[in-house]
This record gives sequence, structure tokens and C-alpha cells, in this order.
Amino acid sequence: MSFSHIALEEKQRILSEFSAVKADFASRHWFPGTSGNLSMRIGPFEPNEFFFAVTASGKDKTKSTPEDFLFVDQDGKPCETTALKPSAETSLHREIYRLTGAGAIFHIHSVFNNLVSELYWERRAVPIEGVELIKAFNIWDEDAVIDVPIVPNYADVPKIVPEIEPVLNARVPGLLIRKHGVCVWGKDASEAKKHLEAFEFLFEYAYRWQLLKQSR
Ligand SMILES: CSC[C@@H](O)[C@@H](O)C(=O)COP(=O)(O)O
Ligand SMILES: [Zn+2]
Repeated sequence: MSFSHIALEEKQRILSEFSAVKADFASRHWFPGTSGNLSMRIGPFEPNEFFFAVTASGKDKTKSTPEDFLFVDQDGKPCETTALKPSAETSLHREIYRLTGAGAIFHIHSVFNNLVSELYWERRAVPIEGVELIKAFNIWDEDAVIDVPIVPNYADVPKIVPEIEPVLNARVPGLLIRKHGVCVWGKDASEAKKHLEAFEFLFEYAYRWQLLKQSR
């Protein structure tokens, strides 16, 4: 299916939902210093053919303008003529869509996601043990334990891409990039948002719990 076959109403629906999510995240101060990028998939999915709306690169994501998003294909190429540049981290979104078939992917930088990515770098994963909010990931086991993977950060973003597949955990809809930020996903924007809220809570918990243990 080509991008032009996707109904205009569907494109408008995605963009308006996307705008609302971006404004919500901005109100939580989740885009410091123009950081962060968001994407939402549109239309049918095949691992080698799909389309998504992504935030334009380098913009202040706390502002709402007619030039906030563009549609790209599975190769990150714009679907329509535009002067906008897709996010510098579009290759990470492409890879996560290809591997998971998710409907939305959100990437933000926060102090706690940066701290835990360094605190647990040696084991390449942040352990979260028995915290109730793990249920936000649809994991209902008593005293569930999860590991949130951490991949290295490189200035050359495409170099991060091959690091993703080997660490992906089907139960855990997110991964950390060392001293950079988190990428989370879900079947749609509202699920991805729920996951992001849960991850940020759990990262703060993991950091504070480690500190508390050391001071006892
Ligand atoms: C301004 S620091 C953050 C960037 O280097 C990058 O990591 C980021 O999250 C935003 O990049 P962008 O190209 O605007 O999507
Ligand atoms: Zn980033």
C-alpha cells in the first residue's frame, strides 16, 4: 500500500492525537533543551513496509506549530515534499517499529532515566523488582522482576541501531540509551504514554532505592 492510499481523515486524526500527546509531555517538562522525539505509525504494517509521523528535528517541542511533524516511510524518507528534517533519531524509531510492530514510540531525556542508565551500565540493564507499577506493562506475576535493557550511546545515531535487536525483551516495552534517554513503545499512543509514565516512575524508584540501601 502506498502512503497516498491512506485516507486524509486518518492522517488528520493521527496528527491531532500526536499534537495532544506532545503538548501533554511538554507540560510535564519532558523536552528539556529541544531534546526528545515522538512518532506514531499510520496504516497497515509489514516489517519491510510501513509509515509513521515523526517530530521534526531540532525543534522546541514545547511549542505547537504547523511544522512539528512529517510523515516518513520505513526507510525514514519523507512521504511528501517537505522542507522539514525528520528527527535525528528516526533510525531508532524505524528499527523499533520493524522489530515490534508497535503503534507509537516516544523518546525523552530525564534526569532519572539518565542516572539509572549509568548506575546499571555494567550489567547493561536496570533491574526492577516487585514494584506494583510493573503491572502497567501487562505483567501480572506476583513479585515480578524485569530488566530494562541499556544500549550504548553514540554520536553517530545509526551506530546505535544494531545494538537494539540483541537486547530487546518482548515483555518490556522500552530501552535506555546510556546517559541519553529512554525509548518506549506501545500498541497505540495511549498505551505508549502509560508505559512512559510507568518507566519514569520505576527509574526514579530504582535510583532512590539504590541510594537508600547504601545509606542504611
Ligand atoms: C538537543 S540534545 C538531544 C538530541 O541530541 C537528541 O538526542 C534528541 O532527543 C532530539 O533530537 P531531534 O533531532 O530533535 O529529534
Ligand atoms: Zn535523544
